[in-house]
Amino acid sequence: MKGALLINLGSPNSTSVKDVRNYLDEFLMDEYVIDKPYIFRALLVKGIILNTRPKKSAAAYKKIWWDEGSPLIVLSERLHEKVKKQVDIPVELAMRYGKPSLKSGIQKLVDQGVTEIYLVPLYPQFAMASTETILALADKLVKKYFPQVTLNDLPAFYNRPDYIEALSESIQKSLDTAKPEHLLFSYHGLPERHIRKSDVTKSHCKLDGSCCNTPSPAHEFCYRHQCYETTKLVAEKLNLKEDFYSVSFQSRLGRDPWIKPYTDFVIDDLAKDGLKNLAVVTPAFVSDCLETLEEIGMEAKASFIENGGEEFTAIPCLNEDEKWIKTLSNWINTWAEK
Ligand SMILES: C=CC1=C(C)c2cc3[nH]c(cc4nc(cc5[nH]c(cc1n2)c(C)c5CCC(=O)O)C(CCC(=O)O)=C4C)c(C)c3C=C
Ligand SMILES: [Fe+2]
Ligand SMILES: [Fe+2]
Repeated sequence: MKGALLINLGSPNSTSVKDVRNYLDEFLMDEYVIDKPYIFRALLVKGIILNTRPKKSAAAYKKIWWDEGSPLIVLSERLHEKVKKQVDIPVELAMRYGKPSLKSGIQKLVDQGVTEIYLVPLYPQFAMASTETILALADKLVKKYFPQVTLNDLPAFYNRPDYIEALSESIQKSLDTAKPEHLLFSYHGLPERHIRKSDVTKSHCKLDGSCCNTPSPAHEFCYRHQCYETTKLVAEKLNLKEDFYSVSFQSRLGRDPWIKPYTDFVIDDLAKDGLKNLAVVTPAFVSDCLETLEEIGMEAKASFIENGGEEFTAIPCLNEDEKWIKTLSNWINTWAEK
């Protein structure tokens, strides 16, 4: 029997510094996230980052936490409940870090008699630190605990017409209300090194501004290309003028160079250049989370206003959008019918 597993990133169990430390420990010790040899990673994460970051992150989580729990988890649960109703096979939800774990998600499917699992990473664009780590862990768990199970996965859906339509329509709703002078597409950032590592041609990605527009087999796994492609397709769908929108990358960590331009710099520059009304959309996430609600909705907004901006709209993620739920359910049903 077939079954599907929706998988998102995960959140700490609570906003306590201890829980946030445990979560960051699991997250940042993942070799697909901080891709350094174990000794360096342990020194960096356990010796440096975990000394200061948990306190800072816990304070940030406190600002966005809901009565029901982490927004990312609650929104993923709501998505799961709604998808379940439109799908003809068992569907479960799991997180890559924290709870519910990937192992418990697979176990729940197996308990219902499932032997063929469709992994559905809830990330529109492929990245080693998001999609690949899910596929690698699922593979490891299946080999070790569920040898009777076979795995399939939904590839990155950054350019699928039905996804682009759902995303565009949800953005248009916010544009109609906010009437911004500029729309910024802010994607989660990555260390530049990750882009080079995921380049299957080993020579295409130059991070020079042109490679992502030049057709290449590298683009199947190029996060940067896929972010620009999502943006281009939404812009085409909504007939956005070229100077009305731009792209940037947020959420840097550490001192290594990350892909540019950086969202915080771009937003401050837009305000300093006299822009008064800005909208920001975050299409690397399908559910609102710390990075959208706090980093964009609170921090970036405050910085925009401090630098002379007046109106700032953080456009919600797709969350429980009806068209998005239908789209996701259709993908699962299509796979189930094969
Ligand atoms: C080296 C560090 C990180 C990489 C690489 C990275 C890639 C990456 N992350 C997401 C999605 C999310 N990240 C979130 C939080 C978050 N991300 C990092 C670090 C890296 N992410 C940290 C340390 C944190 C925790 C909070 C903090 O201290 O800033 C979240 C939000 C989780 C939540 O609970 O709400 C998401 C979602 C993607 C898609 C990605 C690669 C493209
Ligand atoms: Fe992240
Ligand atoms: Fe590229």
